[in-house]
Amino acid sequence: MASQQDFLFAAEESYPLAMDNADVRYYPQFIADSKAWLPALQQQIQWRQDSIKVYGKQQPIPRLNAWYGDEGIHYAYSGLQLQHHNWCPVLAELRAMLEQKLGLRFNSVLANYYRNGQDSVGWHSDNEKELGPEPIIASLSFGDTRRFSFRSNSQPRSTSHIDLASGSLLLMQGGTQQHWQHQLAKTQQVSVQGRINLTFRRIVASR
Ligand SMILES: O=C(O)CCC(=O)C(=O)O
Ligand SMILES: [Fe+2]
Repeated sequence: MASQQDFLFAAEESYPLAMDNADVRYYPQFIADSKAWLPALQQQIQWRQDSIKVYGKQQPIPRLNAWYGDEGIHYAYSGLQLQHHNWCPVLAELRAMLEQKLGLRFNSVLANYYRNGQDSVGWHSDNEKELGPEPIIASLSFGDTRRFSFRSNSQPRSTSHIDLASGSLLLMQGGTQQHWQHQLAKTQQVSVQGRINLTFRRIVASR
């Protein structure tokens, strides 16, 4: 497993995305040898395919996911009451490294597994009230590069795109969730090993 030195973090190795009323920063090479983490992420995370009700009908969501959080933390996502798991070693290790490098605290993570180009996540904001008024979301990517898009709430034609590479960190904070939505669209590109994304979050209010 990777050690602390595997993090290549340095402030100058990141750059901000130019988006009004948002604070989005991209670190292309946050984790060295990132693909070496894939087997542990695939095996230790308790992946499942959830279903959500769309027009009164249960539909499987087009990706696998799993939610991990500290004791006593509750979280609902898109009306889905997520099943809670205790931290597995690989997620605990990545959280500790992130916290140390960023000087921030996270008490939960939503893990997403995009098995191929047909797996996706539609337009949404991570603006659940449990995350507070200005959520801080640290999003780590492993495996296939996939395109992540933003669109402005006030000007939906104002969009911003970024290809999230393996080993990258996308840090979203400030007004990002309040003023913008994001998605990961389907793609025709051939998937090599799938993509695992971890969105570390801080839940400030527990119901
Ligand atoms: O896969 C990604 O990069 C984003 C996932 C996402 O938006 C979420 O979990 O809320
Ligand atoms: Fe999201």
